[in-house]
Amino acid sequence: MPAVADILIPLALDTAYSYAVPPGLTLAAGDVVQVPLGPRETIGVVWGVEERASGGNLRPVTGRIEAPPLSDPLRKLVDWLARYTLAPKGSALAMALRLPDEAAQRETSRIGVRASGRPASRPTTARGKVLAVAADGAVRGKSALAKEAGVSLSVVDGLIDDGALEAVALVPEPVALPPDPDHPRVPLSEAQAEAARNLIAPPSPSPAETGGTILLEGVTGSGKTEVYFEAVAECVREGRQALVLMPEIALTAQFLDRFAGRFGVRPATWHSGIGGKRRERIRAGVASGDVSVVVGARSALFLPFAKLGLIVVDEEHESAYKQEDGVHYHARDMAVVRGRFERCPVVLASATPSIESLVNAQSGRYRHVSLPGRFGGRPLPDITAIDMRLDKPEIGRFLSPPMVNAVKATLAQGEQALLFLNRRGYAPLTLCRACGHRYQCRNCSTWLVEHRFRRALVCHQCGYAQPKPEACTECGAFDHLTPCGPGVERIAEEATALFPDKRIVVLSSDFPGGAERLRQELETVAAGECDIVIGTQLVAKGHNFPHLTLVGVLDADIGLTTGDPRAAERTFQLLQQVTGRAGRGERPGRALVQTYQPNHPVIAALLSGDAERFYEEEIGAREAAGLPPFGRLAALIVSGEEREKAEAHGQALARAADPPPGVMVLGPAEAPLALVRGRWRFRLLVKTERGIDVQSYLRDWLARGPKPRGNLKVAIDVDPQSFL
Ligand SMILES: Nc1ncnc2c1ncn2[C@@H]1O[C@H](COP(=O)(O)OP(=O)(O)OP(=O)(O)O)[C@@H](O)[C@H]1O
Ligand SMILES: [Zn+2]
Repeated sequence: MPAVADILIPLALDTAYSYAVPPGLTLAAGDVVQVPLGPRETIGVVWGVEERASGGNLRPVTGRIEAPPLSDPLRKLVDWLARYTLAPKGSALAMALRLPDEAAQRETSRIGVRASGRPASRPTTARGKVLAVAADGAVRGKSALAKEAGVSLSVVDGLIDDGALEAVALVPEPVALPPDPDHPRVPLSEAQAEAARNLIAPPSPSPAETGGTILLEGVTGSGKTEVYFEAVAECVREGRQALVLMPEIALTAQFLDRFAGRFGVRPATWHSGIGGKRRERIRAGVASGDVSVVVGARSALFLPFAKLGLIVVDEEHESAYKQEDGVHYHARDMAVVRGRFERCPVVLASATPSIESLVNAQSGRYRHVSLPGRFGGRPLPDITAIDMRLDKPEIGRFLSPPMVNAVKATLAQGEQALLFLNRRGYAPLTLCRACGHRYQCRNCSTWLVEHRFRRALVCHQCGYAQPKPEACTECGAFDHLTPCGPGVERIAEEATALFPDKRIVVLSSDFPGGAERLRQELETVAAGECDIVIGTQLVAKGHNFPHLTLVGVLDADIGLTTGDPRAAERTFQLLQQVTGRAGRGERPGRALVQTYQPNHPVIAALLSGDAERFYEEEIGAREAAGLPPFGRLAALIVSGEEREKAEAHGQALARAADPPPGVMVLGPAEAPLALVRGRWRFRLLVKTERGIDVQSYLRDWLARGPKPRGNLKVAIDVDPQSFL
C-alpha cells in the first residue's frame, strides 16, 4: 500500500493536508518537506505518515528539506498551543518553523587572509610590515591584519592582488562555547545554597517523575539568578540542554557577563535582534544538541531543542510574556506545557509572582522555593509616601519638594537616583488654550503624545506622527498650544533645570537607536556612568544597578484606575519591582512614592512592606469575584472599518452565544481603545467557572455564530492580560 503523509503547512490553516509519499522517499513525523500547494511549492512539516489504500490520486511530496525535524514534544506543543489559543494549527506551527530567510542565504561567509608563501613583487616598507605579521602563517581578518601591521587596508588588498597574501573562508566561530558547570565561582550564601538544593532535588522523596513546575520566589535582590544558575549547571552536567526565558530587554550584556562569571562563557542568545545566518546557526546548534544553554526572549520557547532538561522563566509575572497579536499566547504558560511534554522541570522565578503562579504554589500544584531576604543581609529599601495633596510641586512642575531634596542628598553622596514615570514622551495631551481643541490621532481614539525631541505629536497606538504645529490647526491662535501632564521627557527637562551639571539619561522603549542602543545605555547606568536615570517601566525590573540608592516614583496612582481586573496586581508588582532597584549594591537604598491616595490598599501594602498580606487579600478578592485563576476569562475583539458593522457583528455574536450554566457572556461593549489604526473595536468577554472547557465552548459558539465578512475581524484572546 502506498504511504500517505499528513503535512501541516505554516499558514493560517487549521488542518494538515494529505500527500502521497513518492517511492524511494522515507518520511517520519516531524520531517520538514516541500510540497505543492495550489500553483506553488511550499514548506510543511510531516504530522503523520500511514499506509493508506486510497492514496492514489493525491499529489506527491516534492522532497525533504535540510532543516532540523520537529521533535515529538515540539509537535505536541504546536497542537496544544493551537487548541488552547484557538489559533489555526498552521499559525502555531509557523512559530516553531522559522526557515532560513533569503537575507541569510545571501550573507557571505567571512573572509580571512594568510601568507601564500610567494614574495611581494614590489616590496615597500608598509608591505614588509604586513608580511612580517603574516609570516606566522595564521589566518586573520583583513582589517585585523592591517591594524596589527599598522598600515591601511589598501596595503593588504594590494598584497592579495599581488598574490603574496591569499584569501581563505574563515570557519565561523561557534555560536556558543560549551558552558562549564564547574567553573570556579563566588560561593553561594547559606540561604541560596539551600534554595538551590531544593530546586534541584526536592527535600521530601517525591514520585519518580522528574519534571514539575517550581516557583522560585525571592525578594528583589535576593540572588535568585545565582540560584537558578545551579539548576542550569546540574542540567548541563547531565548532558541536557537548558533554556532561560527573559523579558526581551533584560537580555543585557550585564546579565550575559554574570552567566559568563558562573559558567566561563556567554550563552547563546535568542531575541528579535538576532538575524540572518546567526539565527540559523543557533537553531541548528540547538537541534543537534551542540548548544547547551540558550538565554532568550519568549520566541525561544519554540526552538527545536534535542534534549531539553530545564526551562527557567525569569520575571515570570511579566506581562511582556503575553503575545498580543497573531497567536495570543502566554510564554510562561506555554513553558509549563513544553516542560510537561519534554518531561523536564520548569522554574518560574520572581520577586513578585503572578497571582496564578502563587495560587498554584499554595495549592501544591507547583513546588515553592523561597528566598525571604536580600543577598548578603542587605536591607530592602525603606519606602515612604509623599502625599501630593500636602507636598505640592510648584506650578508646572512634577517633582515635589521632598523628592527634589532627596535627589539632591543622593547626588551629594555620589550615588545614583532613578525617577520613575510610566509615560513615554513629553506630554500625554496637547490642548489649545484659545479654542479648547485637543490633538487626537486620526486613526485611533487616543490623544497624540508630544515628543519634544522629535518635535512631533505621536500616536502610541499606531505610530501616526505629525509635526507639532506653530499655531492651533483649529482656530489659528499662536502660542496657545499647551502640553498637559508629564511624560519622561518633561521630567528630564525639569531635572536638567534643577541639576544642570549632572549626567541625566532618559530611558524608554522609544529610545532613539532601537533596542541595541538601549541595552548599551543600560550598561552605562549599571556602570554608574550617570547620575539621574529617568525611565518608564522598562528600567523598573530585572536590572541590577549597583550604584542606585534612591528610587523616586512620580505617579504611583497611574495604573490603579484602568478598570482592568489585574490593575491592583500589576501596580503592586511594578512598584515593588521599581523600588526594589534601590540599594542592591554596598549602600542601602530608599524609595519615595508620590501619591494622591496613600491609603489605597495597594499603596498601603507597598509602604508597609507586607507583600504577603497584599497577596492574601488580592487572592481573596479574585476568588470572591470568580476571576482567574478561580474562574476563566476569554475575550473576543470584533473590529472593522465601519463602526456600525463592527457593533452589529458583536451583537449578532452575543445573540448566538447561548451560554451553558457556568458560562457568562458580557458585551459587546465599545473597547476602551475604541478606534485603532482606523478600525473600530468592540469587546465581548466570556467569564466561566474554573472547571469549564472554555475552548470547546468558544469553538461551538463561533461555529454556530455569524461569520465575519468583508473587512470585519474577530480576534480571540484566551486568558486576556490586556482589556483595552
Ligand atoms: N553568591 C553571591 N555572591 C556575591 N554576590 C551575589 C551572590 N548572589 C547574588 N549576588 C549579588 O546580589 C545582587 C542581587 O542578585 P540578583 O540580581 O540575582 O537578585 P534577584 O533575586 O534576581 O533580584 P530581582 O528579582 O530584583 O531582579 C546582585 O548584585 C548579585 O551580583
Ligand atoms: Zn493612532
